[in-house]
Amino acid sequence: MINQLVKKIKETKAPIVVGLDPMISFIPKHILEEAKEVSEDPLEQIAHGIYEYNKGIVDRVWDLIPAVKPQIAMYEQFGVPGLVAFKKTVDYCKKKGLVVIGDIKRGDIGSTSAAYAVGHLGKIEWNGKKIAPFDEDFATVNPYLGSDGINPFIDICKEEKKGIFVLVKTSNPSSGEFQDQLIDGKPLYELVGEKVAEWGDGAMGDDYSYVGAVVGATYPEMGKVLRKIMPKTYILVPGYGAQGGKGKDLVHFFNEDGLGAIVNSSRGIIAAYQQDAYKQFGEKNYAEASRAAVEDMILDINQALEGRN
Ligand SMILES: O=C(O)c1cc(=O)[nH]c(=O)n1[C@@H]1O[C@H](COP(=O)(O)O)[C@@H](O)[C@H]1O
Repeated sequence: MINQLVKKIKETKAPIVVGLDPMISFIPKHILEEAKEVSEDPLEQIAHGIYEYNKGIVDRVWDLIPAVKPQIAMYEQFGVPGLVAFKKTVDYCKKKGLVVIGDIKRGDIGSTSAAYAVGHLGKIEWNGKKIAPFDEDFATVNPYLGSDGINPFIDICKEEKKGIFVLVKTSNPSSGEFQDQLIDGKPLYELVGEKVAEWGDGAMGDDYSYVGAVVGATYPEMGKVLRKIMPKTYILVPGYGAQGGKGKDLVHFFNEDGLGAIVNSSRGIIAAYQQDAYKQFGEKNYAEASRAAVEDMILDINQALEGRN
């Protein structure tokens, strides 16, 4: 799947991911009104609204982008109907030819990690049939439990040709509390980066590894260091837009050939119509506003990459 992701990034010339992190306050009123007709159950209504809202955006941006990243918490909070909307979103995006990064941030003791890996990236066997339960292409993984929490994911990635992005340096304000702690003079995020490179050596695609890393756009200097520590690792870079990251901050996350990183924006794209820059589209045309925001983001990042040469 890493090979497919790289191919799609080259085809679209868009090293970006649209984060599908729906919130009720983002869903236009006309969609929520329609959703009231489908069921008596409030959770079913919300889940229906989420899926229709996502579908509207995906229909207007799929041709511009290589990948999407649905964040499971935004669906899970609405219970089982929410998870159904997550799965329907995954399937719809795959049908549109998009690479799907399941932002699930899992990681546990080995046997439990294996169950997460099977559920999201692998297949179960039942009555002689193999069934892929959630079937994302990539998953985000938390490395706090060490190698035995990660290895079951890597095993499934090799079997299924899928991938993971391991949290290395996260974008949030408190990420330094643990991740920047020095151990024998080295920050923890560098040690995790070294480990990600080592895990990846055993699971290589053509040019990049099945084992990617997450490094926040909000820490560009650390991104520069980590790029060097993990040369064969694709870096997922969240924190663009709503968290303050801009194209010019991100050039060092990329390799010289313009590959090696993929930048996520969620709220900045899917709720573009609520922002001053795109308000003129209006609520009904929310998906057009998202398309304009995607075009602007691609331009911003590509101009920054061209500018560094
Ligand atoms: O793994 C992630 O995607 C992630 C890691 C990180 O360090 N920071 C981070 O913001 N994220 C996710 O990236 C998305 C960012 O959303 P926006 O700030 O709306 O663009 C959310 O889904 C976060 O859960």
